[in-house]
Amino acid sequence: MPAFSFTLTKSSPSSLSSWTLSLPSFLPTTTTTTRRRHPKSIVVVSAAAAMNAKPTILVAEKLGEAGLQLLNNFANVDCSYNMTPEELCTKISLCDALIVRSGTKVTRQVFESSGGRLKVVGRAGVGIDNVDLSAATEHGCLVVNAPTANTIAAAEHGIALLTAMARNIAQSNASVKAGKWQRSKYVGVSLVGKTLLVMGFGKVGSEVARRARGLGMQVIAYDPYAPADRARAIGVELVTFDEAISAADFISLHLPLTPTTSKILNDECFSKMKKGVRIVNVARGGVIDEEALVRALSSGIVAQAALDVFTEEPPPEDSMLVLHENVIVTPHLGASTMEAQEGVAIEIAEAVAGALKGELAATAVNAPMVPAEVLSELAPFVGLAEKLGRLAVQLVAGGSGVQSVKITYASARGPDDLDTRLLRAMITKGLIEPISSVFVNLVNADFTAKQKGLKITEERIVLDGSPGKPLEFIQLQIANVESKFAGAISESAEIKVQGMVKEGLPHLTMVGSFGVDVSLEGSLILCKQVDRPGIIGKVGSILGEGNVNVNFMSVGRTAPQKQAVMTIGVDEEPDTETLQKIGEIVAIEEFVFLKL
Ligand SMILES: NC(=O)c1ccc[n+]([C@@H]2O[C@H](COP(=O)([O-])OP(=O)(O)OC[C@H]3O[C@@H](n4cnc5c(N)ncnc54)[C@H](O)[C@@H]3O)[C@@H](O)[C@H]2O)c1
Ligand SMILES: O=C(O)[C@H](O)COP(=O)(O)O
Repeated sequence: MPAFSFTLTKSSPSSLSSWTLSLPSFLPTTTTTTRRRHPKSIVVVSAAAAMNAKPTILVAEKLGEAGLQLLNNFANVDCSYNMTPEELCTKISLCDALIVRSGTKVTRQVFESSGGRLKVVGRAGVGIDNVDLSAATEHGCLVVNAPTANTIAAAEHGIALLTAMARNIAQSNASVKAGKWQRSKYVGVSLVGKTLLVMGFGKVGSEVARRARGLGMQVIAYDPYAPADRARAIGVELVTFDEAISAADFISLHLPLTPTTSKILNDECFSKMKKGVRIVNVARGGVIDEEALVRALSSGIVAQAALDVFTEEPPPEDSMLVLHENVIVTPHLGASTMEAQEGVAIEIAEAVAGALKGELAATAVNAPMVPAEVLSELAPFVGLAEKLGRLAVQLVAGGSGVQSVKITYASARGPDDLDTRLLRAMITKGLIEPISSVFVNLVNADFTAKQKGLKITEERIVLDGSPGKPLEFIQLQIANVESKFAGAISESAEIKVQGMVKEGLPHLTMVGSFGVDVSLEGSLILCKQVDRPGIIGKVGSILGEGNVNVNFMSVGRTAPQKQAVMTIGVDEEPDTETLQKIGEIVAIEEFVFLKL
């Protein structure tokens, strides 16, 4: 039986949401496959492991001693720091694994140069934006990271920048060393009693919040996906975006860089802030529009900024932002403590060694491998599963926090006859990826869900009839949340969406208690309305005037002349004015725009 795998590749480099399923035949001649009965997966192991030879691991950036020791026990370790891209491409053909931090770009060329030998890339840290994941997947190379070991270091660095900025430590230190004694120039501001906004209340954000509470600050957080009880437990109030940015004296950024968070602090946002706000960024440079920040600093809206990360690293020598006198900077040092680097080194060494031995890696970030027969049967349902997850999470109201998701699979097959791991993984991917920097796949889905406090339960409905096709429909229910679209709430008070595959394409067939029928492509507008003639036409004309191409519409109602949910598939994102006009139609009670 030949080995097959599936790859999830981004169809557009700028969008995390556009993954496509493909069936590559990339297994190189040096690869062997092993089949395990439980779990039913095919795992690619390195040629070296297959021949019982020691693998070679190239460590391209400084790694903690404990991690190196672990690797040395198992492999030939080549520590070559500061290689040029050309040197890396030359060496890589002799290596089974590569370990990097954020300073090495693992490009498509690296994978191409490896000649199929490179089987694992280990990122000793969280962010994997320096690794070309699509190329890794296409070349059958697993990418693993170390997502937890540097959380505290990053939080401590955030607090260090916050306090140093408030008391002008960097500027006054430079001034004294230059022989000056400028006591009145460097009067600072106090932190106690001030409002700190934590944007992104995840691992790092919540540790920053905890520490800021200890400094006597009022802490508010903006993170539509964070559970309110976790915030409450450390005395943090979750607020809306507009409330957040208008109330803050200080802002600390802890968001992943995603299409939604890219340049989230921009001119419009700065204009709504309190004059004299102070900003700390230890997340990713790209979450701030850096040119807009320079303007906000010059106009005095932003009094000071403390930055560890930049859109381009290192930033240009003449960067107006770096040179601004009210800006203090560090060279991406968030994770750089002795302790964090030891922790990260151990975490990544264990992950890389495990992966080279063919074990399923809990922190894998790219494509898993599944048997051909499972894949070919489930392939059409994979897209449905991800899109239902993506749709459901966007229906959750800010501040609710998703904790409990129930998946129901309706099938004529017996429970043992349907492997749902891939579907569950894709639903988890859909639920988590729009709100996080984590890449979810078959390998890391359960681990990621657990880490995020997301409890996913699965239920089977066994239908009468022919077990020819694996599934009739998939239903998702998110419990204990409010929805930004009340029509999505079912009789049992949960957000409910249901879909099925029709003619090979994923379709949405139910929202809340309303039956609908739309193909899950492009983006969707859901409108809840009093069912009366003429509304479809009105909405259609407004979208037409707004240059938005409608590719389908469907109306599901409870009874004629009662309430209905209209589903409109659109090719473009309508502008605010167009959406406002839809909201102004009297019969429309509520509506929501969702990106698939
Ligand atoms: N400077 C450094 O050296 C350093 C070190 C560690 C982490 N980081 C960076 O810090 C960031 C956070 O890391 P983490 O480990 O806490 O990640 P995390 O996934 O635990 O937390 C991210 C949080 O952001 C929230 N979020 C996602 N999209 C959002 C949106 N549009 N609006 C508001 N909130 C949103 C998520 O719900 C999540 O709670 C990442 O960008 C990471 O790469 C930098
Ligand atoms: O994503 C991360 O883990 C941090 O940004 C740290 O990056 P580094 O490993 O290059 O310090």
